[in-house]
Amino acid sequence: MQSRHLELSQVGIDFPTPKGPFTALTDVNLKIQKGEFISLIGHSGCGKSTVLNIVAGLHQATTGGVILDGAEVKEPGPERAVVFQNHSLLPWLSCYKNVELAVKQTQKGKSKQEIRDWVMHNMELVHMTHALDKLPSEISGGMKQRVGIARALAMEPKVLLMDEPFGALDALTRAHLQDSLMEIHADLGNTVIMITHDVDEAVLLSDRIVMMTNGPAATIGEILDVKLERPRDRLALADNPEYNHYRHEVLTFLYEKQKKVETVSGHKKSKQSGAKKKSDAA
Ligand SMILES: Nc1ncnc2c1ncn2[C@@H]1O[C@H](COP(=O)(O)OP(=O)(O)OP(=O)(O)O)[C@@H](O)[C@H]1O
Repeated sequence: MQSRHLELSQVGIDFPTPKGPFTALTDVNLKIQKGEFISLIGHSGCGKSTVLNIVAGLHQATTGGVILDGAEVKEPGPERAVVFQNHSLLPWLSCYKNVELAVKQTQKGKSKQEIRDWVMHNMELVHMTHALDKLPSEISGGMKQRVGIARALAMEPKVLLMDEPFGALDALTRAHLQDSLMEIHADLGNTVIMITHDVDEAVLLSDRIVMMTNGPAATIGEILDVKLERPRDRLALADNPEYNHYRHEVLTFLYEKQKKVETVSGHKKSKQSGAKKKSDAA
């Protein structure tokens, strides 16, 4: 197994707060191979975004660190593109111009024609060439996410970091985008780290699911290898016992092993998960 592409070693972070330092993460260790698709899952507030932000270079770890292809991550860089839940397109620029700007900023040697071709190629990947001249306000939420993904891909990042990229979308749009993402990942082979609250999404898309313990001082609890063959078809998988086994493993981790613990008046109190179907979302 290659182990030197992306490595998080002993990552921990303390945030300063008025009541003193708050330890959000401790001892997070993870080795990711080139081209792997990793999902991060865990209860709300456990520290998933903090892990992603440390890999993005937006937060500095208090202990340990992140190495990407032999270089320590110290700040944001174009080799680690981030896609957030709510698109962050510039509202005054057309879809085309939003992607073009990222290309111009990150790939300075390209001629005008090369820039145009590259923008078009990435818009084609996400099936958005029909809306090149539209402003973000003129397209749907799913389309905005597609353009956000095109913009991230156009930077040719080594690592694509996605923080609940489909969290704000309806189920059908979400399914379409998951399928697009699987196709793009198969074509390009980028390393992907994606945060999700959706157990089905994690199993469908991932090579490995990294399950985090509850905070404070959250860390990696378990890692599940998802060995389902690719390409994956959501309909065929619905009745696949292996798929349901993986799903069950994640649900067991979240709702049995990591029952949400709340502090009430200073006393820790275990919250029962219940058998609701909504429990499939962490
Ligand atoms: N800048 C900060 N200062 C203080 N505490 C912070 C800061 N950023 C995050 N935290 C705390 O760190 C913990 C982890 O937060 P984080 O946003 O990473 O969780 P998460 O798992 O991504 O949550 P969610 O699933 O709800 O988005 C939380 O308790 C949060 O309140």
